[in-house]
Amino acid sequence: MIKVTDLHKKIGQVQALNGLSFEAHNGTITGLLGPNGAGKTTCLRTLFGLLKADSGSAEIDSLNVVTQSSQAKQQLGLFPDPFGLYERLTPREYVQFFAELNGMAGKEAKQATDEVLSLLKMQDIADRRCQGFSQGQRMKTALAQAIVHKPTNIVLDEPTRGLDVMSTRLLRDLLLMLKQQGHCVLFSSHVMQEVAALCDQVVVMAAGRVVAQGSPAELCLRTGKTSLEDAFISLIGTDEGIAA
Ligand SMILES: Nc1ncnc2c1ncn2[C@@H]1O[C@H](COP(=O)(O)OP(=O)(O)OP(=O)(O)O)[C@@H](O)[C@H]1O
Repeated sequence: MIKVTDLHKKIGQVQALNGLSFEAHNGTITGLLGPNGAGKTTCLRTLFGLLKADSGSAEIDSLNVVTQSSQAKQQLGLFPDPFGLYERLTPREYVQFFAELNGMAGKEAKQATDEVLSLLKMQDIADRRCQGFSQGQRMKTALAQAIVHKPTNIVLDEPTRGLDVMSTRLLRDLLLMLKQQGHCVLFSSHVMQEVAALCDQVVVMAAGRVVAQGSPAELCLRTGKTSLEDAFISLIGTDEGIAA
């Protein structure tokens, strides 16, 4: 479970987070939805421990990301940019390296790597170098890296950016599988279709704070709209920075 409480963060002259509070639960896919500049990435960077909030708190499985940073990180999987993989490694080498970085010893890391390669049905590509991989193969390798240490929580910042339709569909299926397994999945997006298709809960953000939270159906009901896109525009009062 991920919980952020009254987060404030000023970057330069910009109040990027301005009292942000929400929870994302296990067995649920939660979407952080907001226009450009709403503060989504700033929120996720704070969760990763890359940014320190000016005030407020962020917790991963009740572990404070600042004061219990290493334990919190054990329970957090970060989905990296699939286009930024180190091309000379094979997925097996890549994933095992990250398992070890996350504190697993040699044998344990090897076993965890075997398990995740099998879970994501990657045996056919496990021992090929990443160079020349298709988008789907890169995406699976990136996801394997994020979940090899079996974190409860998986966080993705605009995960489908740059992916083609097939890879996007594949990622969607994999995130649904992680949800079925009881993980807490949190991702940021401004792509309505993606959020509507995947999310149980949507946290609508604007100007660094939560404007509304609920299931896509609840948000439509609350605003009297028939689509999430119309509900979103009604909630934030502008259609700037959204993608249909
Ligand atoms: N390093 C930085 N320097 C200056 N301003 C920043 C920096 N990082 C973030 N900001 C500002 O903080 C605000 C929130 O940015 P953030 O990247 O969190 O938004 P976002 O919701 O992820 O937007 P997008 O959908 O465009 O990625 C924006 O006004 C942004 O310009």
